[in-house]
Amino acid sequence: MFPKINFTTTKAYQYLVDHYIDINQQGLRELFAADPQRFKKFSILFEDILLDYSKNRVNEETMALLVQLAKECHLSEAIAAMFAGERINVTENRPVLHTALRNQSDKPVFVDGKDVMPAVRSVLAQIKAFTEKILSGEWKGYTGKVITDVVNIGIGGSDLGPVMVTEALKAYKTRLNVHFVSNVDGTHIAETLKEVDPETTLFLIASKTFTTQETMANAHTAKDWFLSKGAGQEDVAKHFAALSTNTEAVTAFGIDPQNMFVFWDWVGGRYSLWSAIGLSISLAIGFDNFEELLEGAYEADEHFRTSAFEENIPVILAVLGIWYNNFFEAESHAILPYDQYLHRFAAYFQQGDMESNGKYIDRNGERVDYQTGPIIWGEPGTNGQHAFYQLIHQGTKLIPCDFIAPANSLNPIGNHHQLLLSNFFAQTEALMNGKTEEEVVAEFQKAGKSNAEIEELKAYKVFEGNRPTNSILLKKMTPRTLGRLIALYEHKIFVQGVIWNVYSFDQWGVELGKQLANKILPELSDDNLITSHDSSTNGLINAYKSWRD
Ligand SMILES: O=P(O)(O)OC[C@H]1O[C@H](O)[C@H](O)[C@@H](O)[C@@H]1O
Repeated sequence: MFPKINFTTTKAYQYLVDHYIDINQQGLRELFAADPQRFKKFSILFEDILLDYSKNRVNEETMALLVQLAKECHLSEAIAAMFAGERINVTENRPVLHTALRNQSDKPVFVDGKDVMPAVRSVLAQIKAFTEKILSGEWKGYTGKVITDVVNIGIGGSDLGPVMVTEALKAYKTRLNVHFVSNVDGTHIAETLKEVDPETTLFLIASKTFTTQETMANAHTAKDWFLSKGAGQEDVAKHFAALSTNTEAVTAFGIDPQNMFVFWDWVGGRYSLWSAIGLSISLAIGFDNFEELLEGAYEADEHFRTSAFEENIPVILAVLGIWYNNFFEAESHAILPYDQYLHRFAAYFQQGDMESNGKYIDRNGERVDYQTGPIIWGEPGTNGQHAFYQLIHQGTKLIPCDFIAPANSLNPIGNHHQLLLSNFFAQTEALMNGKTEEEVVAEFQKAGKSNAEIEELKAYKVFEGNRPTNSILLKKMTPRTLGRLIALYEHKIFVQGVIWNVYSFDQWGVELGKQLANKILPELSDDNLITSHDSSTNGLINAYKSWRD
């Protein structure tokens, strides 16, 4: 196991504390003016993905110190430990091997001395065969009709990944209509069931544990609905499949073990789209495209595992995040894809990042005395520009942003893509350069404004600039490129977790709410007055009881 280091005690951190004072006085405009090589120095090309991080508040010394910080935190050993299947998820006593799910090499991956690759390949073969049967129409529903619709029932990691990927790759859609139901709010399943026909619908019950309350409630509702439409118990096998690690619970639910696609406890929920949880993806875009997604991710794994830190996209993204989070005291990080297909990308990495690194206990079991994971948020450009960019440009908070865009559109209509990309380029330029008072005054004068008007308004029109951004330019949104992009972000989270010295692969913080909900549930079954909680919770429950129909 790699050593547990408090990164604030490293030499690099101490240097960075002083260096920050220096950098904090420098503007990006000046840094660019002083060095025409900045783009060349601070950009990395990996296959068809270009990361330009030159619009960050760094110079060569900053980057060298940040890389040193990663080294002092034993990042190389941590990477080796993860890929080798060591039990780095200590609080759950599990290895972390989503990389094995996309391993394209012939190298074995051992867990407890046993190579997991044959099992990984066998589930992939099962996914392939099943996808082909459904798509070809060989698989028939209980009245002999071909399947037209797939409903994936899952939540969290069993929903967000497949939703994000199927949306991102909608251009590669098969003939199947894939729906996703996650929320326990009955509205979600009710509205979805209105759109589908029991004779032609396949339900995928996606749950690693097969105990998640929301998913089980929705799965039972779907089965009851199916049976209420004239189908019999024996027909369930033609319309329900399970994606899970829990064979017992799947069988107890009444799903044919033949229709079960397994994965393993060394696949974290939020890292599971590459596993059997990806069945909905395979059905939505075809198995070949799913395979390309895996291949792209494998290429990113190799980039991460073998590149020097200076040339390593996940490492660079991670240390820049730490620079803002721990030195500039930035609280959040925005992900802004200029690609409508990526409209769930930020939502996906909200779970990926915040569930992984939103932790205040370190690997020694001590409370940290520094900031850990940031708040992740974002919406696609250009929509965000007309909503919240005001605050990014002129607010009092520093918000580092990732701008992501494809160079080629999959829907080249008129000049839409150039309109889109002109905004993509303009925004990072504007955030970096800002607009000085002299520029504002000159603009006003050119427009013939009076001195009095200029005096009154100029302060509002000034942009401080100096706001950091990464730009990630992709050649085109293909399954392979998306696989690369997702895996790069996954590894960024890993690197940050290593430096913050937290366990990135558990999620104990989601349990308390679940426990309390289970305690409250029976209290809602009658109209008795509730007095067992604090006055707020009692008051809310009693108000609900008095209002309900
Ligand atoms: O796949 P499941 O076992 O149903 O879990 C679904 C989700 O619920 C949990 O509460 C966790 O916070 C998530 O990490 C997980 O992805």
